[in-house]
Amino acid sequence: MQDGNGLDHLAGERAMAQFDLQAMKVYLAGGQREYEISTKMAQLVANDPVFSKEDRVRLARKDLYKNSLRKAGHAWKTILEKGLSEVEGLKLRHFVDEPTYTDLHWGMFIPAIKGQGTEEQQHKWLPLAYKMAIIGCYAQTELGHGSNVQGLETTATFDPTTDEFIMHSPTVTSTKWWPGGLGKASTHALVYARLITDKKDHGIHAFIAPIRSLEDHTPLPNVTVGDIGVKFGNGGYNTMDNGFLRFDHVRIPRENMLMRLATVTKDGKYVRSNKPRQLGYGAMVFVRQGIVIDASIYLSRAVTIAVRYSAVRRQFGNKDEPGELQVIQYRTQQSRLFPLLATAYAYRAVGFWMKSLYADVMKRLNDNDFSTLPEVHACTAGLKSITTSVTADGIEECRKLCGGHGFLCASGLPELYAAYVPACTYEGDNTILLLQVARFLLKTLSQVSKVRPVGTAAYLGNIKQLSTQNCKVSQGHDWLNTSVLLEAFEARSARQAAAVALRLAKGSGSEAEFQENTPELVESARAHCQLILVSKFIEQLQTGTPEGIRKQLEVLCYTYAFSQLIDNAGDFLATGYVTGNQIALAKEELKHMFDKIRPNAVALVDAFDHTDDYLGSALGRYDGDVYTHLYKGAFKESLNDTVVVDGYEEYLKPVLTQNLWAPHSKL
Ligand SMILES: CCCCCCCCCC/C=C\CCCC(=O)SCCNC(=O)CCNC(=O)[C@H](O)C(C)(C)COP(=O)(O)OP(=O)(O)OC[C@H]1O[C@@H](n2cnc3c(N)ncnc32)[C@H](O)[C@@H]1OP(=O)(O)O
Ligand SMILES: Cc1cc2nc3c(=O)[nH]c(=O)nc-3n(C[C@H](O)[C@H](O)[C@H](O)COP(=O)(O)OP(=O)(O)OC[C@H]3O[C@@H](n4cnc5c(N)ncnc54)[C@H](O)[C@@H]3O)c2cc1C
Repeated sequence: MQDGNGLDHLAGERAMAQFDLQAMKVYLAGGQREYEISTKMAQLVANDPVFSKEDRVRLARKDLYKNSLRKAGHAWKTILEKGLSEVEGLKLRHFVDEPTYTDLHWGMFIPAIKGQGTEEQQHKWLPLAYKMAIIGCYAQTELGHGSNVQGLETTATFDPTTDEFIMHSPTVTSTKWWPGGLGKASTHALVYARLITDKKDHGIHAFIAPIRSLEDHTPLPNVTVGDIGVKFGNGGYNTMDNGFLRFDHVRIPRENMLMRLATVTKDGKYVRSNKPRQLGYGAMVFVRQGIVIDASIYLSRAVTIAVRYSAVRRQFGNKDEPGELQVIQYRTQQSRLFPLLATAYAYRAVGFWMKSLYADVMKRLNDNDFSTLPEVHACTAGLKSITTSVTADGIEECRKLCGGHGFLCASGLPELYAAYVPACTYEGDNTILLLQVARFLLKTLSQVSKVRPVGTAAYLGNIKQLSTQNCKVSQGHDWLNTSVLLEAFEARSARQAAAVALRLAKGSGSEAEFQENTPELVESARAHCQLILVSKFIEQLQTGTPEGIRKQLEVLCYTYAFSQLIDNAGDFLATGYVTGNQIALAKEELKHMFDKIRPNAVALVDAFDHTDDYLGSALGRYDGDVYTHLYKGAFKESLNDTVVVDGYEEYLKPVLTQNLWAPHSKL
């Protein structure tokens, strides 16, 4: 989408492209229909002044939040007035590009009711939620516990005499703390609390608790609720009202406990269904799978800015070429930037696969087939962890790749980072999630002689072969073979998992020993996830990629795989599967890939199809007219509202005019 002012400083770059740009745009959007919806919704948002992002980083919190409420309300009105479909509505909110209460309402409150509510409960609550007659949030985390869900302290005690639950926050640490949308917007909270019947604690269950009046939005009696305070960065995640919540013996009807997985009868009997209790974590799995595509989108925004700017920016020169060199010509710039470009493509491909994995497990769950749940949990947890960590670091790297100007909010990168970095923590701390993957790997290995592993763990079935055979690469081009690459990632992951499993098996089985080995367990989980990412990127390429883009995708796929191999060379070498020389050969191949990316780099980021409005970056503008817009932008700075700064009379003038003798001055 070209929406610049007609001048195209990057036209020369675009003329070099060697692939079908339009086909790539459609591929990245996930298909022709998705592409058309995306284009339409992006333009709708860009052309509506209510959605303007201008000045967001300069607004005080109260104004920022009010403006965010205004945008969310306007988005909902637009969806209704234009009769947009659910997919179109989702896209529209995506392009509004501001974390807000509706993310949690649609992304967690509704999915949790769908996953954990009985049909009757769904009929009661979903119509209200769909028309936004109620606004819901997901209130799980407390001041004292986030990762350890079993450690939550809020109680829901059943009172058979009134057929009600009494919701209570017994300690300071039991205060719900962090839920998005809770602070100021929500009328209802999906509260995770310990279910107690007849003095017996049945563990954590989900309850729908009304928290604010539907008449005047005031907190209901005995409910204490508010916003937890300003968060990291300007703008960023501060548009969200992450909240606190305390109950003082608040009564809710028995039917407000979500009862698909367990019921409490009128006379107070607790009855568990035969479904696994982990289905209670379903809303988290849903969001974790979606986070992979989201990571690709965030990373692609940072990479678009850094690639376009690197093609515009010139520094130094050399005696072989006239003028100064574009910084994108420097190998060091390429070696930091192009792997991130390839990563954004990899995450897109893997994100598409995650969607199909999720759809498959949902279908199975409906048929009461829970067999793939552990693998899906490991996959969603692990890929959420890796992709968010890499993306957060990648955005920061792109900021550095833009030199000094990257540090200006006008680059769009500081705000992008501030909005994204909490993804490493929310929906599961990234280390905690990798430890879940490690537990899955240990369990799979312990059963490998009896149960053949399937899906993403299938390679562990070949553990013997993978542990004995070594890499056969003897020349650089031997690496240009996806089977060779896959085997390297499989062998490294299998060997790392087997090594730590063996060490644990030789020990006493104590918790202390397990703790001692957690760094290695996390490394082995990371290796497993990197294998999934590489293998699924390859698999996606091999299934019906259009001719006009296949070659470029192959180059990106090799770039991604080689950079992963080289960045983790220590692990590959330590397992003994590859030699130092083989790593050196991969490094040379990676440089060849950079040469292939270079003429296509700008077109490859154009293919993400981010509008200037969505990017919000003077450095990443489509037309490359960076300097004019940086300069113009400075005049919007509030300090420049007056030529002589406010404060001059009180604070600057006295300094300049007192003419006091400075005793320490040597002048
Ligand atoms: C299109 C989609 C949109 C997406 C777009 C993104 C936009 C998102 C916008 C929203 C933005 C922010 C939202 C943020 C919301 C939140 O943060 S909500 C709170 C999230 N909190 C967490 O993630 C807490 C992390 N902790 C846990 O998940 C668990 O407590 C933990 C797994 C660490 C441990 O659980 P325990 O119950 O204590 O379990 P264990 O005893 O360790 O394990 C028991 C077995 O259960 C298996 N397990 C665990 N989790 C799951 C699961 N989710 N599914 C299936 N199975 C699970 C575990 O592996 C054990 O199995 P085993 O017995 O070993 O076989
Ligand atoms: C922006 C944002 C939005 C959020 N939105 C919501 C929401 O809508 N609803 C909601 O319920 N929650 C929400 N949360 C809370 C979030 O889900 C939790 O903060 C997250 O799950 C991490 O838990 P914690 O804060 O308890 O971290 P902790 O577990 O206290 O982590 C602190 C450190 O300890 C380490 N650690 C902890 N346990 C172990 C262990 N066993 N082994 C090794 N290391 C360990 C962690 O790796 C981490 O380094 C949000 C959080 C943020 C930042």
